[in-house]
Amino acid sequence: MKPLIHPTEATYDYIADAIADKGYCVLPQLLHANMNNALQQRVMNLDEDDFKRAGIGREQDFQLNNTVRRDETRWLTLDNSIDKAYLDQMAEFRLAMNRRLFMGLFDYEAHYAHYARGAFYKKHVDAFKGESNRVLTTVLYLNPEWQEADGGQLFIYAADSDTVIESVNPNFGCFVIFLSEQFPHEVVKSYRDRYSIAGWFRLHDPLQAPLI
Ligand SMILES: O=C(O)CCC(=O)C(=O)O
Ligand SMILES: [Fe+2]
Repeated sequence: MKPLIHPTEATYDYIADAIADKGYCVLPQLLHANMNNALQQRVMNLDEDDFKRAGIGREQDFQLNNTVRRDETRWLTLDNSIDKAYLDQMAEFRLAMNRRLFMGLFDYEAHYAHYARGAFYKKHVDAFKGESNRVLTTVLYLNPEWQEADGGQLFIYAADSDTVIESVNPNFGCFVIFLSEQFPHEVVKSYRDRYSIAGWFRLHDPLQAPLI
């Protein structure tokens, strides 16, 4: 089946079925073109200073490690109207998945990522069983006219193996979703500036301070 232009109920059905069946889904397009364009303008207009070199591990454990990843990131926040439009869209997505899959997804965090020429992110998982509340990873790509030779593909590996089951070009508007604990993945070296939004749906963390 070839879905979609903008997430309809049928689109959410298709995604939920794919997640239930195989644990991931690659969609050539998900959002309305206007939204993709606005997000692309926004990420291109961010200053180099707005981005931070991404680290490994969470929060305080922010050791930079050139051998593992070379991307730069910036969190989306509700006080920017374009960020908010995307976060609102993902809030709808979250509820749509909860209704279909009973996943109990509680919230969503997302950052813009810039991979400069030569940047990569070696094979990793986004969440370790029992150690993180990240359950579902999303990536939206914002690169018009990407060519195979530009590199920067996302490789998704079969769980616990070196077999690449999916190679995704970071084409404009393409959206990828996968179970965070299950799929090791990698961004191969990019030969062009590469822009995306990576995000994570999370379970409620009872150790986190309550929102008052
Ligand atoms: O940009 C991508 O294709 C994946 C990024 C990623 O794996 C991450 O940020 O954890
Ligand atoms: Fe990742």
